[in-house]
Amino acid sequence: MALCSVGRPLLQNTRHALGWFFKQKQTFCCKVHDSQEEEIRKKLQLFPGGSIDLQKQESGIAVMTVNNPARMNAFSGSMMTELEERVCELETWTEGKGLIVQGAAGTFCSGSDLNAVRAISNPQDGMKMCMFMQKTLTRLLRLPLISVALVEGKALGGGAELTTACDFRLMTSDAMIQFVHKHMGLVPGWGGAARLVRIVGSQNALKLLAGSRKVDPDFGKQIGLVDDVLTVGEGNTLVDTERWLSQFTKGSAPVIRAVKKVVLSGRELSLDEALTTERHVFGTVWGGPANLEALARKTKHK
Ligand SMILES: CC[C@@H](C(=O)O)C(=O)SCCNC(=O)CCNC(=O)[C@H](O)C(C)(C)COP(=O)(O)OP(=O)(O)OC[C@H]1O[C@@H](n2cnc3c(N)ncnc32)[C@H](O)[C@@H]1OP(=O)(O)O
Repeated sequence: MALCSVGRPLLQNTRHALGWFFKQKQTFCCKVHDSQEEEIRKKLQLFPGGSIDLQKQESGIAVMTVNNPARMNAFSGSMMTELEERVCELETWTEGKGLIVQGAAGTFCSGSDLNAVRAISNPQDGMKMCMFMQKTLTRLLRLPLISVALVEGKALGGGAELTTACDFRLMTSDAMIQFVHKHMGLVPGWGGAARLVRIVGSQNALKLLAGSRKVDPDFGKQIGLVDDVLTVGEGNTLVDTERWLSQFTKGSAPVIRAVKKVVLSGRELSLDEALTTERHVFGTVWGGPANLEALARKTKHK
């Protein structure tokens, strides 16, 4: 029996939505052994220095630190491959609820290590580095964790792009975000332009990219790039950030992770496909421990 005209799109949407949903799970196999990606990993590892540190806490909040303070936390080649390894770890961390991305020594990240950039400046290698970082940052944003970039000091170039690969951005009162790419004769290459337009809109994205405008906390909040400002000197910024993030991560990990998945699909899929994914995710929490416990409590929400 031919599918009625409504049935066929629905079936296609369902197939595509579930394909998208299970692809999220498939990336949990971490490194796909694609020979081209192996080649770029080997090339990037020729440029050592610094590290990407990860601390997964009992609370379900992980802290990832871009750690290369001698170079204002610029990404060396080996830090790019380490970032992929940490994202892989987080993709399989089933107890996880939230992620804070920060820089070491009171500053965020000053983009690619310019020494490495000079060494891989031919178009082919540049494109491979760009694809590697685009894919890694897309997977970072798609983690089933609620993520926040804690921006202290400076986030420049690829460092500014890294902030857009988190769900939220907090800045300390003296911090600055700047997409300096135009000064380098470049445009963002790590996916930062595509994400920036979705965060602040195309006109503000043009101001930040074509104008290389310095974003201070007030302007950042005004355009929606920055979600809150932490006052410098009034306590520990990481503790303050964990407290800020806890407003979204209090409660059952499966439910928090399900919330991120349905919001992600709403952001990335067509309405019909997102509705299909939402139904599927709903089915994973309906009648689950948190749902049954809440029903047993029969509490009235304030
Ligand atoms: C897709 C985008 C991506 C790409 O195209 O691959 C990029 O991100 S390109 C890089 C974009 N980033 C920049 O252009 C920032 C360059 N750095 C600066 O503008 C300044 O260093 C700073 C971040 C504003 C800090 O200035 P300041 O406080 O005056 O400190 P110094 O400049 O003295 O820096 C201290 C130390 O750190 C080294 N450094 C800083 N940034 C980088 C970097 N991106 N790559 C390599 N090294 C970096 C700087 O050279 C100093 O080292 P020493 O000279 O050895 O002391």
